[in-house]
Amino acid sequence: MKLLSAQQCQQWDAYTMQHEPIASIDLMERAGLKCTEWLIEHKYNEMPLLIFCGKGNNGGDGLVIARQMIAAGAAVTVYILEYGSKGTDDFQRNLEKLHRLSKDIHFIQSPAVFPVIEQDHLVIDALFGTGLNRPLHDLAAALAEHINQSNAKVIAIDVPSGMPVDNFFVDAPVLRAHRTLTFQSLKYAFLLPEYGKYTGDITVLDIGLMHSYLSTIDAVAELVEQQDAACLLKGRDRFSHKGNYGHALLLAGNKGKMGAAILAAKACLRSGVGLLTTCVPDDGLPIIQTAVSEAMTIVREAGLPDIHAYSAIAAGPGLGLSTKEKDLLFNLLQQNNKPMVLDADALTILSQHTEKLTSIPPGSLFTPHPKEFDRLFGTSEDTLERYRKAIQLSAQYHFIIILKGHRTLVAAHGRAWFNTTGNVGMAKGGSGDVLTGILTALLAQGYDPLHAAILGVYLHGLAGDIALKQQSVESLLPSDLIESLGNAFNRLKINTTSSLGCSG
Ligand SMILES: NC(=O)C1=CN([C@@H]2O[C@H](COP(=O)(O)OP(=O)(O)OC[C@H]3O[C@@H](n4cnc5c(N)ncnc54)[C@H](OP(=O)(O)O)[C@@H]3O)[C@@H](O)[C@H]2O)[C@@H](O)CC1
Ligand SMILES: [K+]
Repeated sequence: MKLLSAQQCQQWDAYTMQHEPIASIDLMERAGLKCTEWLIEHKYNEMPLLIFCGKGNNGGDGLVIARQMIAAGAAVTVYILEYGSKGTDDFQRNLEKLHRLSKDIHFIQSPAVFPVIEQDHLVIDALFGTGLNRPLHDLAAALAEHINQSNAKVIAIDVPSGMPVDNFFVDAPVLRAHRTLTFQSLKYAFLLPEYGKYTGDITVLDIGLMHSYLSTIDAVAELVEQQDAACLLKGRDRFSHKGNYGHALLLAGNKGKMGAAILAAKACLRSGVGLLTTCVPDDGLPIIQTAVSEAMTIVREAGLPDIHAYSAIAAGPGLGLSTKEKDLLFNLLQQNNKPMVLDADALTILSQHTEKLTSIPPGSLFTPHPKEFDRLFGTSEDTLERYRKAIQLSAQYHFIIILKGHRTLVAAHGRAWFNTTGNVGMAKGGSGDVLTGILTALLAQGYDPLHAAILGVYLHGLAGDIALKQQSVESLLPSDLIESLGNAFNRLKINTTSSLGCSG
């Protein structure tokens, strides 16, 4: 699913009006009705409703909801924020309709007339939606703070007011919702950790915007959903043998960090690789040989092996940061021209030698968490800035950046894909090593690097979600993810089509 800019959200409405065709006022009625149906289904018509409206079309939605909820028997009070602009046509027409039905409509010109909000009220936030183009200030900011200080439940319509759809306003007030009823698709801003706490639970309501619009636009980012990942998964020929599934080389592990090598190696083997060789320090050899019987092992003291024998190489998990490992990594970068996976200590070494970034083979996968990313590419003020930087760098350097987080970002060729699987139980040392193993296996099997990145990140999160069914977010271990990889692969083996256009 494409993530749209604020302008594209508005164009989608306009496209639907033109091509369905449907009048603007009727589309607003339909959007309002979807909200009303949801509210009634959840018995909110049994609570006193305070509906706060701006004078744009988001406010128009609020007026439609007010009228429809009154018809459903709810006790509704409407407050309209006066911030100096004239209402949109659809707002004005809906205000006239509501005036015929209710006298409980109040205009807010100053904080002196802010209503008392009781705990048993339901607040509907229809102040600002996708039209927000500057931070809330003055009266609007004060009203948002007033609502935030109440103990009432708040439901935001389309977007919590104060949150720009595709931007980030530093230190600006945002209305905090317990739930957001958003129209047609998730919004980019909902993926930002800074804004996550303001949306509450999110429900996407289908208001009938035409899907054909999406094929006419170029979105800067996409959400990766199950069908997108499923169509990337390759089948296996029953006459195939281990030689068809690649030979991976994993440079990982060091004294006290052999666990990272074990996790990466096991995840690699559980992700379909034909052969795996681990390259570890001499004293790590018995450890990995005992823990991962399917892997072959060579020792680092013997120097870099003939790398051309391998279909994919990964370096980093528990590797160590000494001169020996640095020289090994630089030697590898000098010789290797195939896409590779660079993680953990390999990224830390590179952050101290950024001149080496230009010698990374195109299509290589970088898997930093935000701190590693900042060490490599400089600090960012906020997550949106970091995302933008990752997207821009992926075009500049021709490698793929997998920026790990709640919604892991895959940035490649100046474009972005956000993952939708995974859970907070995966925030534990070792999860990243598992991801490196999965990615390495996919590269070794000949997956296109971007497909390997998107599919690998999705599978990693899906394995975490499956494993969570037997665990809690506290108890989940990275090794549980490895055990669940089989079920994750099986979950994807369904026939489907995808907006990523990668079917087949
Ligand atoms: N038919 C349709 O199109 C449909 C639309 N739908 C609904 O419409 C919503 C978008 O509506 P919208 O474009 O009218 O903008 P909205 O978010 O109501 O803001 C109003 C105006 O406020 C202003 N403003 C901005 N920031 C400000 C600030 N900080 N403080 C003060 N003022 C500020 C700015 O105007 P400006 O002052 O810049 O001239 C802006 O234009 C969308 O989220 C969905 O709910 C659905 O019903 C489906 C059908
Ligand atoms: K809103």
